[in-house]
Amino acid sequence: MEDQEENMGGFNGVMEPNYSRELDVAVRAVQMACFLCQKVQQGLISKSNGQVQSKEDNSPVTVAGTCSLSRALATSCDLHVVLGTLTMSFGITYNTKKEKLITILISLAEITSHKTDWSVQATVSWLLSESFGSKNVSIVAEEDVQSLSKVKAADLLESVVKTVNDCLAEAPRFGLQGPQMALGTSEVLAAISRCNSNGGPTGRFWALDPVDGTLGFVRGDQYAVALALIEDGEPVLGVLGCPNYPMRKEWLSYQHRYHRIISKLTPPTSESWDKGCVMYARRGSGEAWMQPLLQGHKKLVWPNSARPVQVSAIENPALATFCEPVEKSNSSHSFTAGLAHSVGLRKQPLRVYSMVKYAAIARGDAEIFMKFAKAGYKEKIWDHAAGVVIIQEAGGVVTDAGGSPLDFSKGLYLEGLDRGVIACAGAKLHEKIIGAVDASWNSSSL
Ligand SMILES: Nc1ncnc2c1ncn2[C@@H]1O[C@H](COP(=O)(O)OS(=O)(=O)O)[C@@H](OP(=O)(O)O)[C@H]1O
Ligand SMILES: [Mg+2]
Repeated sequence: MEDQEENMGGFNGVMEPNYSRELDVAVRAVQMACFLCQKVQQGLISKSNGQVQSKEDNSPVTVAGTCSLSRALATSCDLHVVLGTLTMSFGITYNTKKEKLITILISLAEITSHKTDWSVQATVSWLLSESFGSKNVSIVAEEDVQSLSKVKAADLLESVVKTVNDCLAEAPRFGLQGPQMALGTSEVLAAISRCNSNGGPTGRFWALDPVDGTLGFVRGDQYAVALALIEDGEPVLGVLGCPNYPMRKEWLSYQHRYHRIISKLTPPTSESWDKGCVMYARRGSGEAWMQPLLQGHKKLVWPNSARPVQVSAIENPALATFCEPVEKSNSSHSFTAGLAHSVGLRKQPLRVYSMVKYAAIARGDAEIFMKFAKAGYKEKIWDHAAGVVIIQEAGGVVTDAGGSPLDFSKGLYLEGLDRGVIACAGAKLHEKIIGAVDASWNSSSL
């Protein structure tokens, strides 16, 4: 631990001074974003959230209703519980058509996650602008301000402004300066609208995924806050906040309901650092780090007990674990099952929401990550940039399925990506997977 204190998590003193301030601010901002997400998620899951919002239109969708429904979704997959919540919150009866219920469920989950997306985006954008000057900050991010302005729900915008202000009020605890007065609606919208960069091959911009793994977030499962600094088309800093990342790796592979039951029986304490971390790395440093999320009312003292992370040394496919998206609509499970069989992977795939998969490889909790989206889907840069730097600096390899590096210089998308994304702990496993993709691609339906 002494070494860490001396080199400040690997980026001060003996290390190159490049990007040290950017990294420091980015890690603190992601810590704050995780704090914000946790607050919202606690609101979704807690028994008594008192957020009652007035309705200005006739829409039955209120933030309070959204919360109680998401709570029901998060705590129970039992349709009767969900239906009961719908009945109480929205006056929807058991006779309501299944299709209509599904549409309502989807739109409620979307509203909840969008609220968090916008709140995180505003918070991170505001913090970066305060630290580096708004003229120097250019951000590529998932949500655009038009969609928030378009939403005909003033209470949602009001709720975003409140969430942002509640979070920014805690900035001094995270070692950052908060606003002197609470931000108004226009300032929050301005912060969100600063995230309008289109990326590209030159200059410097940040890539932010405010809540990656939307479904994981609304279900109380894995999700991530991802922030990367990209310079001249190359990610140079990666920061990944993983609020629900369990320090006991076996819990990653358990179903989320099991995890929740166990954590209720033995609640994780702040001291034991059982859950939640921020991982970070600077390109070319050869080091990747992980620090716990700030807990309770503590103050963040850098490097906040950071410890280095490294990829696994496992090279034998029979002992390796591969991870992939939970949803087969996001990546073909049948294709990866074929690859796994042909290279001799024996373990069950670890299906985890979000960029937590990148974190799992960097931390040595899994050896391979594969994603093969349907033809025509274009991978977005914010879904990968932070994870790529962290895995590479932790000793791993990330390429497309043709073995080429991911290209972050072409705008919002990983243009030219060959078939899919493959991240591995080491070169030997990587070669095997690439070879297997080549051998089976033509006979696949992808
Ligand atoms: N059709 C399709 N195919 C492939 N990828 C898609 C697709 N649609 C969306 N996305 C993007 O995938 C992000 C979620 O990826 P995950 O690996 O977390 O998938 S999963 O939720 O575990 O299934 C997800 O990120 P978030 O939107 O932040 O959750 C999307 O950017
Ligand atoms: Mg995403």
